[in-house]
Amino acid sequence: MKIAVLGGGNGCYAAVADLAEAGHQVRFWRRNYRDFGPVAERGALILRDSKGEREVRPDRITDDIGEAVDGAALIVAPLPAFAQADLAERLAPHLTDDQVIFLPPGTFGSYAMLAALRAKGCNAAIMIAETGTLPWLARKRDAGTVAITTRASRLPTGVVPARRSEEALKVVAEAFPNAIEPVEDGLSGALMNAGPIIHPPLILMNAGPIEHFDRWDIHNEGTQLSIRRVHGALDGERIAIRERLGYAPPHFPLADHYETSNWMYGHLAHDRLVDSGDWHETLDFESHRYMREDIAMGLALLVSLGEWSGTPCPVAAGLLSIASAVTGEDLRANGRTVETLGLADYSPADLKAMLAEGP
Ligand SMILES: NC(=O)C1=CN([C@@H]2O[C@H](COP(=O)(O)OP(=O)(O)OC[C@H]3O[C@@H](n4cnc5c(N)ncnc54)[C@H](OP(=O)(O)O)[C@@H]3O)[C@@H](O)[C@H]2O)C=CC1
Ligand SMILES: CC(C)(CO)C(=O)C(=O)O
Repeated sequence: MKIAVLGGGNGCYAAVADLAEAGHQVRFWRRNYRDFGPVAERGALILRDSKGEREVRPDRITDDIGEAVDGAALIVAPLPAFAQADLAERLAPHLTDDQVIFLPPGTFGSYAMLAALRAKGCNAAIMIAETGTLPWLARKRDAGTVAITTRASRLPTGVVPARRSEEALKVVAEAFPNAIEPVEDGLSGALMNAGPIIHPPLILMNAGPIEHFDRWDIHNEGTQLSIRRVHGALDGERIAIRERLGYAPPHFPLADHYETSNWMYGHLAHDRLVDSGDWHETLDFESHRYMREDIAMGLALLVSLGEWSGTPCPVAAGLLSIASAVTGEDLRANGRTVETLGLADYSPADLKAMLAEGP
């Protein structure tokens, strides 16, 4: 299948590596050609995983997004949600009917990007799917190498427009065989996103050690019983919103990520992540995606959905207020919310009807 992979982050490198190795024709796009560095020099990137190290070659490497998506059945954009507005603007002139965009994860980008594309004059009959996490636990080791710790075995995925779910998920499943689990629509897919549940307690409750020590692993020494209890309470609020909106189980409780092999990654992925040592990274509270994506967009969305649907979310609201104090910004007012997305006047039933057809 012809696949475009957009972006230059950890997930994008992992996507290029796995999808090219699986035999797909992969075009790899980044904003700046020079950032490909050694990948452009070799025409390949280096993949490290449990099978060892090898070179993988995409079909084409380009900074021309039109060339990347031309004729692609699937466009994979494993980027932080704050990239979606830019991406919609760049993609608007190039998309054609029946192309599928996959956002792993999406933070309700399935709706937000489609609305942004329409606002930019793109009327192509495209479909946008979003899922609950990145299909890889992955980190770039350098500009030419990606390490994949593990791969997702279960990807709950929703589509906007939801009436075309079957068609869109057939395309996505060709790239991710045996992993895609259909959910009702793009909002149900967004409410599977683990980032806004796992990261706010981990970074806000570890703020002191993160800023004090040179090295602090939020997933190891930073994951203690009290923090896990806050995860549990916050995740309970996410699930309560799903139930209030009538979305069906399984809800993929985050506790399963820590305790079972049956969560999105399976195979006791949390232990593997800690063992890999790849997650010891510098965390800047202003700019890191845990703040800019998972809190300013994902947690803000959750709080606003709670208020809009009449579902109490005191833990989510409390964490969002603390994050606002840390950054000095009103993230409830300015984040990605029901209000800033222009959806506040919809009833839940009207919103679902709109998501079935698409904006
Ligand atoms: N990595 C992981 O293991 C996991 C990640 N996730 C989620 O997966 C997604 C991807 O994560 P990850 O790859 O680690 O993220 P990264 O922080 O590695 O992504 C950063 C990349 O995003 C690109 N980017 C940023 N802004 C823009 C923009 N405006 N337009 C185009 N590209 C942009 C940049 O590409 P360039 O350098 O080319 O400019 C940059 O390299 C996120 O939603 C994350 O929350 C979820 C679970 C696990
Ligand atoms: C794997 C996980 C959940 C841990 O932080 C993640 O989202 C990330 O690496 O960004």
